Amino acid sequence: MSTLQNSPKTLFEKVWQQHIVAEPAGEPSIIYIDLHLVHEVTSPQAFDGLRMAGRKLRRPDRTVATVDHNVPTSSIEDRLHILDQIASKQIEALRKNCADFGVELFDVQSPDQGIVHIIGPELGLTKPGMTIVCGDSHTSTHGAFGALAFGIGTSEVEHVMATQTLPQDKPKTFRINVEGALSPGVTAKDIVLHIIGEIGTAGATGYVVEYAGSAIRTLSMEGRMTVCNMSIEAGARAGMIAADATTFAYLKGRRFSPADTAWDESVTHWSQLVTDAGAIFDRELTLNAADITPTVSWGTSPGMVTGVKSTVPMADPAASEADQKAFERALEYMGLHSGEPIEEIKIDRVFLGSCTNARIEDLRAAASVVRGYHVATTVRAMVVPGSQSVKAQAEKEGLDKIFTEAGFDWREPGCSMCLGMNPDILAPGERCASTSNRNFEGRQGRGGRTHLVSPQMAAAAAITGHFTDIRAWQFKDQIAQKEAK
Ligand SMILES: CC(C)[C@H](C(=O)O)[C@@H](O)C(=O)O
Ligand code: SF4
Repeated sequence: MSTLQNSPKTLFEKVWQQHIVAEPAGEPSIIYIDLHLVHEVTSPQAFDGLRMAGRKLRRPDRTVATVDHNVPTSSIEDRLHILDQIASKQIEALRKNCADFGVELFDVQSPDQGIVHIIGPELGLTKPGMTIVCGDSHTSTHGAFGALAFGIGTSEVEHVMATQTLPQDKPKTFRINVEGALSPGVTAKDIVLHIIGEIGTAGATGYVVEYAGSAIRTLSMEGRMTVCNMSIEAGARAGMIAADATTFAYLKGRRFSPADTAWDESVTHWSQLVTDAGAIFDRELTLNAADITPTVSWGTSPGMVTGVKSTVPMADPAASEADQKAFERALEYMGLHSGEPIEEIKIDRVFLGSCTNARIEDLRAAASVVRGYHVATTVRAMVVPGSQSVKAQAEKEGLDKIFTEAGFDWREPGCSMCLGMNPDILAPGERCASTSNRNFEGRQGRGGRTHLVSPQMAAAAAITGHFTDIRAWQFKDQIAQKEAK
């Protein structure tokens, strides 16, 4: 027993062990849940279930709700009078449920409203070492803080509401090391798109992924959240990054962060939540940061990606018949053909938003590309800040002006065009450079064509009207000067 206790452990194992309530033989472990995040789409039946069973919500103080998926982003007026019947019903239900069960709700008029995975971290609700769940697959975002965070289904939402626990089979562990320095213009989004391109959309199924290595350590919290956010697109149960000085600096002083002596105690505890030297993972992979270039998805799954300087790929004759069919189908749906240079693909729309890339740093990066330019006449572009707080900060910095002067639409926070659940959708056949995380058929509206890119790449595409290598864009003034001589 003592050798087992002293043996080196992974970050995941430490957090898992600290949350085991019970380990019934032959059954999933019962895990304690520290924080339950709630949004309007996956909570109504769960609250109804509690009501029908005559049960209370066990820990309203560990439950927080917001509205994000369904809310229009056009104007405050539109958000207060939602025309869509389903959206309006779900939001009304959430209001009533939160009032009845004593849950704090960040509603459309709250200065803290926003996409659930953006507001958790920015309020300091998300903390290292926690277990965090939400009826939403991109809950993996919170793993950027060294938390064990994963999406759950509606029946599990009800279970957590009633008991503050969850039965869970212990996942396997997978460490992905990204080593070396990223080239200028290459971002966290490119890292994660590249990883999914390498391992495939089922490459991490059954695993909790820990991202490590020098390229990950140098990422900001925003960048780490982008990486962890898309873990689910590789099939992972969760993504995690050990907390460090960057994490502590981000959390210090946030509304729900510990203060005073509790802060110091927390940092001492959090600092221990790292993978011990010699700990063994079920799987390990090391990638070289220098191999990653600005990445663009060309198909209908987040694994169908390539570098911006590349071309739409050829069918792989060695692939299975099913894979070849899926490949052909993706090309047909996307209206592309093999060999087409990525930089020649023209776009109609640009969406800068979502829980992947709508944090302040994303908006700053995009604004720095856009400043002084105008959106191409053939393109409609929009910026949807991830939260009210991101929006307010961006406005304080004048980023909204940079975007609107360039011809972008500046919107109210929400999931928006990340998914077709609100009025922000593509028309059939429209092609969009999007900073979101999913490019499935119809994801942004029926017949819509989604290309996943970083905020910088989306911004450059908005200006030129086609995918453009951001690495060249960064030096555009120098190139122009040389040409003028
Ligand atoms: C609506 C919700 C259940 C869904 C999810 O779980 O991820 C959504 O957020 C998405 O991104 O597709
Ligand atoms: S922004 Fe998109 S991915 Fe994120 S929670 Fe909303 S719909 Fe899901």
